[in-house]
Amino acid sequence: MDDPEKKITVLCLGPKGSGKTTLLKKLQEAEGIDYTYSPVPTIGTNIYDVHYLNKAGKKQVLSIREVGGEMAPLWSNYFEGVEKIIYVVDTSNLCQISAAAVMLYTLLAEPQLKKAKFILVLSKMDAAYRQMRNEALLMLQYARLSNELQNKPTLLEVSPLTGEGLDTLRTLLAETKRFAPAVQ
Ligand SMILES: Nc1nc2c(ncn2[C@@H]2O[C@H](COP(=O)(O)OP(=O)(O)OP(=O)(O)O)[C@@H](O)[C@H]2O)c(=O)[nH]1
Ligand SMILES: [Mg+2]
Repeated sequence: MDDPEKKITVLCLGPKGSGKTTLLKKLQEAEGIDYTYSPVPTIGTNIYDVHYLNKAGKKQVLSIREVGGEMAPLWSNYFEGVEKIIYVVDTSNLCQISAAAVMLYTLLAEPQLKKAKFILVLSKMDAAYRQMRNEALLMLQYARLSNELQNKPTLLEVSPLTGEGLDTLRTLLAETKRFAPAVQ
């Protein structure tokens, strides 16, 4: 459930249908994410609690807020105190990528997010889409972003369906400074 009082420092953003809910559910280790899984578009926001072990081997929980692509005009309402942005782009949807790029540039230029770390996730990296990777990066002008930005996004290729990239994403998220209290 979405609790407005809860301090969430990680946001998951990206265009409609780019795969945010599927990715976060898989990170949450929900059962039943397979090729038959078909989530509904997120209306508003959802919070996902992701568990992991910290360096001392203690169980920690990190809350991540997904704001649906449909809500893009309202994303800025959630920027306060945010330390990390997981920005999800659907590699299989080249038609959507230019729009996704413009939304990403707007976020990167946002003063409230100056100190935020960006993780640029190329989603749906299942075999059929993998060949689009380079075109996707070209359309996102990733090389230019990497050269010109101080807070350049960390690039990550994931597929919730095959599990690719999930451990790396978990590690990147575990580096977040402000954690929710440890759970037993
Ligand atoms: N092949 C494949 N399809 C995926 C993958 N991840 C998500 N999908 C499909 O993409 C569609 C949209 O996924 P969602 O996770 O709902 O996308 P979203 O980014 O949460 O969308 P909004 O909530 O509308 O912003 C669904 O039909 C998913 O099954 C993936 O890794 N591989
Ligand atoms: Mg969603």
